Amino acid sequence: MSFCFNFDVPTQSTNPDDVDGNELQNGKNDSAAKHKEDDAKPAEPVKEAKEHLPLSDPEFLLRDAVTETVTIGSLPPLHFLNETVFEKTASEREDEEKILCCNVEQRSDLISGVYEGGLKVWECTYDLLELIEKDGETFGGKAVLDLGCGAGLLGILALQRGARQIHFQDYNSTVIEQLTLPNVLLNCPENDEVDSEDDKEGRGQGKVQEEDGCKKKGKEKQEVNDGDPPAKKRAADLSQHDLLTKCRFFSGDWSTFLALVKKEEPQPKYDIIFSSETIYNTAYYPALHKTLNKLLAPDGLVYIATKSHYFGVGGGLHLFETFVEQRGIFSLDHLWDSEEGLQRHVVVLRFRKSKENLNK
Ligand SMILES: C[S@@+](CC[C@H](N)C(=O)[O-])C[C@H]1O[C@@H](n2cnc3c(N)ncnc32)[C@H](O)[C@@H]1O
Repeated sequence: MSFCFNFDVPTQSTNPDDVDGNELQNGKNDSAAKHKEDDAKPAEPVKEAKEHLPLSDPEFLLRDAVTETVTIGSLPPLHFLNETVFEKTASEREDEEKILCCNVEQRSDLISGVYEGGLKVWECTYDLLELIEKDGETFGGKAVLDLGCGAGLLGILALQRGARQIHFQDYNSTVIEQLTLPNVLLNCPENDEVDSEDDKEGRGQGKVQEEDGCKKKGKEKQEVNDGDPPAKKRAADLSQHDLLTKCRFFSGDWSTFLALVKKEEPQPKYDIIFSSETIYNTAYYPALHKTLNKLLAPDGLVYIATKSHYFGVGGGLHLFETFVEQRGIFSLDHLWDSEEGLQRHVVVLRFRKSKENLNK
């Protein structure tokens, strides 16, 4: 696969719509003002965005579920569907995009513009979870976006930790409906659940393995459903769950997702945007950057977990950093860099402060 990558430096815009609301509010950032993000048109037709409402048939979605649980340090255990569940039931599931049909070995990790990889949990998600655990990010009262969410573990953690609202976005509608939504359900305790039978039997007890004084993530796999009536009842109850009212689910390309939410009044602004393993394709950087720019709250933070380089696709942290720097809108700081193996990183983006603001 090869992708044309072009750091176009757009010409000065006189149209205020080309400049982010935060810049106008904070005083103009000279470098940022030179960039016309609205002119960054994607090369191919883009997938329309749509919102997905929970949930037509939660009972079915959790049928034959094989779940895994990941527990990292003091974080609450996070449950998610194992990919194999789709092998058993692909033909019965709604999948207009036809991305479920192959088994895990046959399925490509990415088919650009068709399937963007959301059906499995990518390893940088775990890096970011570990960083959140270490740094003690608090979510209380915050608006959170899990951008390119896939299984949605980062958004689910924010939900469990008291975020005010959590929006999940994935390119593929099948991912949202068949994976993200069921995963959110799996992590909603029953409204009246204190110490349920499920938890006593271990469904909610992720392991913390201590090795050489370091906390390591523990993973469990467990069949939770398979025609088990209590689990079906549980799924049906969960569709009404209080926590779900804090969540919204979107599919589609970043550019159309942005257009969709920009129509809302008030337009959402997020205190925290998570994005794990989403900067592998340089052709998507303009839409991604613009989405971050338009949707991040003025003092918000974007956490990006990524590999240094994505072989076969071409993107990676260095190219993204260069792109971000050239735009001049965000500062980018490294929070964590792996020391071994394929290099992985967690970085944070925040709006650059204008000179006027710094002098205040
Ligand atoms: C490799 S997957 C990572 C999934 C998940 N964040 C993880 O770490 O497990 C990349 C995700 O980025 C999103 N994505 C990639 N390109 C996109 C685009 N052009 N528009 C919208 N979403 C995109 C897809 O939703 C996809 O699930």
